[in-house]
Amino acid sequence: MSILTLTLNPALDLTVTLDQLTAGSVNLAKAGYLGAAGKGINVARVLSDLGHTPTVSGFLGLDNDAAFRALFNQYGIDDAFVRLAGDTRVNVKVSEASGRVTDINLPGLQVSDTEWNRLLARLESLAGSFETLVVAGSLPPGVRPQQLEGMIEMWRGRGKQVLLDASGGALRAGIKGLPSLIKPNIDELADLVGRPISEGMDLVTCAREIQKQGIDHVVVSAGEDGVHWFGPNGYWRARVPQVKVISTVGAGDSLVAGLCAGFVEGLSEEKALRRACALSVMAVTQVGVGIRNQKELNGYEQAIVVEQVEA
Ligand SMILES: Nc1ncnc2c1ncn2[C@@H]1O[C@H](COP(=O)(O)OP(=O)(O)OP(=O)(O)O)[C@@H](O)[C@H]1O
Ligand SMILES: O=P(O)(O)OC[C@@]1(O)O[C@H](CO)[C@@H](O)[C@@H]1O
Repeated sequence: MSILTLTLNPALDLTVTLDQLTAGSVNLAKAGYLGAAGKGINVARVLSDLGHTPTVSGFLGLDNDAAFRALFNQYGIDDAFVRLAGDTRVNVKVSEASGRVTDINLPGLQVSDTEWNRLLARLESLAGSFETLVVAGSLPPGVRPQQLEGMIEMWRGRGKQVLLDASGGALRAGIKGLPSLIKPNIDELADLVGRPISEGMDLVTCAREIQKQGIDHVVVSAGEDGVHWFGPNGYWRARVPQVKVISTVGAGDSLVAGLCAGFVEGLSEEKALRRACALSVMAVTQVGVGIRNQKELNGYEQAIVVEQVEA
């Protein structure tokens, strides 16, 4: 059974590398890369590198979809995107030598209720061929958080696994649909519980608070501090090695892809988390996502320390 990733608001990422960004002045970049991206598309790309054949859906602008089509062809990804008139947004990622990244994300194409219904019909026609749905990223203008909630609720009602990686209103509404897994970072978790979070016990309390609302897996990503996974069988903590950071963009998506593949392949939490973390570590050492070198990925896997903190 296949995996479907849903990117309601994809983007062409324009990644610009420079030594140091000075706001308010002319900055000379060292290089620029423009690539088809967006959270669910990044997830699908990593899944494809792991040997899966995902389908991708959501909304894409008809006028600049060539880079997306090329990427889907290259990775053997099935394209089930609904096309909208106009251009998919361009998001700018400024990556400094220190590893700091500044994101400038545009709002995205306006989606009407008619177009939303077209998407629902498209997904309906695919429903029999996927068991797992990854919903990732922001909502474009015109899509209401309650629509996302309703969609997740419907897929859960049909017995599908739903993994949700979103933030703000989309995450708050999305969790009401009771996805199987959410992957907030620490700021997103703090936003969900409505208070700031310090490491340690507070993080555990907050994650458990969300889990009690009916979410089986709450996976909290903590940047260079690794990952905390609260699941029905316990709490796992992964620590990641220090690496030279090129761009952190897509690190969270790579983690989600690894977790999703782990579920579908029936891996233990320990194995799934180790590989998912290795994928995310590899992501920060490059522009974009994916398995650049299998040997290097194996090296990261070995360097990751996973412990079960609670049973
Ligand atoms: N500096 C780093 N060094 C090593 N690993 C990192 C670093 N930053 C992130 N990672 C890995 O990537 C995972 C996801 O990163 P993070 O917690 O920043 O997610 P995120 O906020 O969703 O990221 P993004 O939205 O940029 O994709 C981390 O849990 C960790 O495994
Ligand atoms: O606006 P969203 O959907 O929250 O985030 C979009 C985005 O920042 O997420 C990906 C990295 O995770 C990028 O490829 C893309 O530009």
